[in-house]
Amino acid sequence: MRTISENRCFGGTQGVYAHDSQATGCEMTFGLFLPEEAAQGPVPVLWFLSGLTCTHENAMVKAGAQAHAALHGIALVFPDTSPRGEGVADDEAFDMGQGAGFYLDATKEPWAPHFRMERYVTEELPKLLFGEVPLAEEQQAITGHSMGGHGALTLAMRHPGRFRSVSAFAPICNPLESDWGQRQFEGYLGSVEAGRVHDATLLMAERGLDAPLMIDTGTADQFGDKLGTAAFAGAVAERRAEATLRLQKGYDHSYFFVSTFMGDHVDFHAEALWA
Ligand SMILES: N[C@@H](CCC(=O)N[C@@H](CS)C(=O)NCC(=O)O)C(=O)O
Repeated sequence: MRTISENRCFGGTQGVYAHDSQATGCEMTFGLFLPEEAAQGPVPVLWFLSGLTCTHENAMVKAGAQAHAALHGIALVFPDTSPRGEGVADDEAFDMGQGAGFYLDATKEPWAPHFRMERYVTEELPKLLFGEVPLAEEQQAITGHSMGGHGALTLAMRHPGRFRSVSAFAPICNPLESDWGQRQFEGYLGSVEAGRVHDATLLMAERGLDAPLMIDTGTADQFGDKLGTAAFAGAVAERRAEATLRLQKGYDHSYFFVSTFMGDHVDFHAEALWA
């Protein structure tokens, strides 16, 4: 793990680090905020998965999460959204290829050699961090924005018992029925059908989620027709699952929306992480 930068931030440290990843076969960069309590021993951790076009940096500098995490003594991890580099496959569209890993392990060429973001986020990066950084493995929570909200919801349901709480900002909830999903499942996995096991609405209907859940989506979200919010809400209601689903009047898809409700989300996770 190589240090790219470290800045003092709300009494703790906001770092950026890089490492060689076996999962993705390239160098990966991530952001890590450690609150000052980490100097005394392991602290709980909230994973933040970002959306289309993002690197590790967007949420780190625009979501305003550090102030809230510092108040609760919680660490934040900001992984990148895909493998990157000259030797890594890409697509001209912003919603496919680099910057658009969709938190799954691709099985089809040309994506399969590098696009293994589920393995990276759920196996390799946790192993690295829990081995080298004072983070409490038993106190993990996950959140994310848009494609990262899809990641938070699906990874939590695909890895039951790992996260004590789950939240999302404007998540892609039903990619099987969306432009943000169909083309990607076809490309990365070979068919839209193969994406069934990565669709939050279907996972909620078939498996459910074993943790408290909170979702915020804006009523003025410019990508609202791609998110599948209603389908997911239906699956939650059908299952009678524990969830807080909020539609925030007038908010769009941007980080102005994310940062507005970040405090609520970190408070929500802190309650579960410190229970
Ligand atoms: N570039 C795309 C939009 C992509 C987009 O809105 N990405 C969101 C996540 S889905 C984001 O977080 N963008 C980076 C940022 O706002 O910093 C477009 O113009 O249609």
